[in-house]
Amino acid sequence: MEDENMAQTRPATRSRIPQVGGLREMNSASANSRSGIMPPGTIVNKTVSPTRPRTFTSPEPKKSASVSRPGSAASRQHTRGNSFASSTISRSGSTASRPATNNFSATMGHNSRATSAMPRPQTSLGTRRLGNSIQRPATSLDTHIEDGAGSILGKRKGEQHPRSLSIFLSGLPGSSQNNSRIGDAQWSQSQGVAPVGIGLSTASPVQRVQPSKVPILTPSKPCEIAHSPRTRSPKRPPIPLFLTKNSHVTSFDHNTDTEWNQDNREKQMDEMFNKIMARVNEQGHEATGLKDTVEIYKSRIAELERARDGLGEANVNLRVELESLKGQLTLAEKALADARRDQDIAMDDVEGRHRIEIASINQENQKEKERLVSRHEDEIHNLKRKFQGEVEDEKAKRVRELGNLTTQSTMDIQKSQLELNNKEREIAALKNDLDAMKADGDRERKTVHDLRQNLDTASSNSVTLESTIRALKARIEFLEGGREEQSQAFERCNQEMMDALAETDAIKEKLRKEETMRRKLHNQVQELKGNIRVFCRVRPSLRNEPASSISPMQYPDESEDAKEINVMGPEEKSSLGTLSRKNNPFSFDRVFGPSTQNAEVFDEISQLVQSALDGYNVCIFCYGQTGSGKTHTMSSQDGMIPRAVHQIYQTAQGLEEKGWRYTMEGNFVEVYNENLNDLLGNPDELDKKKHEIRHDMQRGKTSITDITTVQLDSPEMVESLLKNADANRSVAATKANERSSRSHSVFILKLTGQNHVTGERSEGTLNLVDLAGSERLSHSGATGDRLKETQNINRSLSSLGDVIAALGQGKDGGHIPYRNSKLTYLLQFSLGGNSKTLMFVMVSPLQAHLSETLTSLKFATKVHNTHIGTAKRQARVRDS
Ligand SMILES: Nc1ncnc2c1ncn2[C@@H]1O[C@H](COP(=O)(O)OP(=O)(O)OP(=O)(O)O)[C@@H](O)[C@H]1O
Repeated sequence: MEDENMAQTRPATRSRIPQVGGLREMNSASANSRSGIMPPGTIVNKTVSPTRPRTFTSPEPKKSASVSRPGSAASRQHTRGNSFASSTISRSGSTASRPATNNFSATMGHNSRATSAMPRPQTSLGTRRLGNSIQRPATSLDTHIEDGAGSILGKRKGEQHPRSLSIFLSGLPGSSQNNSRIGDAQWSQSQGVAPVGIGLSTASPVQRVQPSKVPILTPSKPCEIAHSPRTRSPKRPPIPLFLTKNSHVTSFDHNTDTEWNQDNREKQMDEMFNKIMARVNEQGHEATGLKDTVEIYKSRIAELERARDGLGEANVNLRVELESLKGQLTLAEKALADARRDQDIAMDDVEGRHRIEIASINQENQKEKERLVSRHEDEIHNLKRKFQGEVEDEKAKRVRELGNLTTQSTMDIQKSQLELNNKEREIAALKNDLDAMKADGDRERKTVHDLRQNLDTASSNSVTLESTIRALKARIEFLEGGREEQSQAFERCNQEMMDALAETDAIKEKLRKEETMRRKLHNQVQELKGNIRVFCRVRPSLRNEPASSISPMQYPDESEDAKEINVMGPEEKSSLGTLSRKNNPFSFDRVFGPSTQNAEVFDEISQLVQSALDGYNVCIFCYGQTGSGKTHTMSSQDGMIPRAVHQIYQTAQGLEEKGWRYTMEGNFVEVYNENLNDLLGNPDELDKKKHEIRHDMQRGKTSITDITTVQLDSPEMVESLLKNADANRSVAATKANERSSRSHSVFILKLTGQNHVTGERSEGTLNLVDLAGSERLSHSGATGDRLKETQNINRSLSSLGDVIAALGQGKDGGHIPYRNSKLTYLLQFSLGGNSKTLMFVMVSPLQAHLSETLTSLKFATKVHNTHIGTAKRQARVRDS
């Protein structure tokens, strides 16, 4: 900021400088001085002199010529250009080439130096200051003496001049060097050159110490003025030769050698003395001139000082003005800042007001909105309440009307029904009457016809007619009496019929009660028989099985309870030679011999099927080795499954008159390799589709995901269902028999009954399971799929045994390992306390199977010895 002000004020300052007449004149004088020729009369003329006093009045003597310049008044302006030294040097360099003004201007630059008038006085003054210091008059002679001709000549400076000794020896004015210098002054005076040129040409002590820098530090034109007369040295008197110790004098002659001639030497000394005196006089004159010059310079200095003071005052004024302007500027800036601040504050106020207004508007809007919303909500609420009331009223009205209508219609229906019944009865009675009347009429018509014939006959026989008429009259009287009797008989029959109906209803009610009692008693009987029962069935030998291959079996109580079997081992010869067989007696709930048919077997299990209808979970499974007759017993055409379904249908139909309606749903699944397959589904999905078993623990129900459920509406459907399952199994295995031997099939029949009279409901499940062959399969020889099948079969059968054993322990809340196999998990709710279980242990009569037969019978005995807790019926009594 200050620099800018300074830059702005500088031209003004400079503009004042040229107004000073002295400075303007000084420029021209400097310019002229560079030409080496001072105009005549310049010493007395003030136009020349102003350049020097400035140097003499410099308040800051400088160490060197180049540095001393900033001490001058004029140079202070240039110090701001930061190139003063360089400008000085460049000007020094330009001294010889003369176009100093242009070079200097170029060096300083246009801005730093507006006009070329200013630097010239500075340069001249600066240069002169070096050479014309205040001591200058006193040292001028010494300088000449010390420097001798060498320093003045420049080129010979520093040389070991042969004449230097004479200078030291002389040490007096009037030496040749002094003479030459005096000669220069005289020449200058004669040429009208100002003495200042002489003064300026004298080298300063510094120049003498560093002679090599003299041409650079003192390049001013005045020096050239001083030297220029030297170039015209022919006018200068010759320098006398002196005898020195270095003079080579080879011979000595008083007559010829003038140096040793005393007279000559005195003469010469006189001449020299005279010359010196002349020079002294001249110097005195010169000193007088110099004093005048000094006076002139002093006056000039005073003038310049005044000018400087004026400039200083102007500068001060300008500074004051500048300061005031700065103050004004500061004030203006401050005012501007205040104005901006005020404006900002005003803007903030306006914005704040706007914000407040917007906020208040928003609040008002919000309040208005809330008010409108609440009003609308109230209106809606009122409308809702109003409409709701109207709707409720309308609803109640309609309900009342509907109730009335319903009551009316019910009454009308009942009335109509009664009327209809009465009418029907009347019609029936009338029909009967009509039929009787018709019969009577027919008879009467026939009688009349006969009578007419008789009358015709009697008319011919008039005697007999009267008697006939009397007979007829008697007959008519008799018939009229029979009609009344008939009417009375009809009424009696009707009464009897009504009595019979009432009796029938009473009997039906009694039957229902008896049915409920029967169920209860039936269940008690089943419980007494045990919730898990074991039946043993021995299949007959087949045609292709020779008698020798049959293992003998005995049935000791076949004619009584039929619970025992004695499996006899192979013939063994004792040490005495007697043949004997080992007895393996087993006892079960029932033993069926080889001659037993499926119908007889079913008679025994039909009670369990009835239990399923009564709402119990029933599980009947066949256990035994391959070929022992499991499938024959369970799934053959007259096997347990079709028979059970037939019985259920028959029983369900019989129960209908007792108020029961049953629905039956069937699933048929296969557990193969611990995977569930849907035997009623798509056969291509066997072993591929995954089915999950889900248990409803609260209801004790089991379901399977993505399973095909068939509604069994007729007993005939079971046959096709079994065929489909068998066909699907055939697709899944190259040999269906092999597949059935290595998988468990489970037929699940869900029975749901509803008694619309008593409101009872029952949900029972009948599971008919055909297990895989129980023969002990060796793991050693099996590989691949066969090994996997073997492992899974063994695991599942073993799990079944474990579950039954765990159930037999009867611990409440004890762990039952249902999850150990898919089969036991699937049958979780059909094995245990809430179910009735029947196990068929199937026995092959073949001796070859004896070992497996004994194993199966031992396993069955374990199961038989297991007691499972009381079953619970899945029935509900009507709530209302
Ligand atoms: N009580 C029986 N009366 C007549 N034949 C029977 C009897 N029991 C089984 N059979 C016959 O014995 C053969 C084998 O019976 P079945 O296929 O039922 O045995 P399985 O134990 O089911 O064999 P797998 O475990 O291989 O299925 C069949 O031909 C079957 O007809």
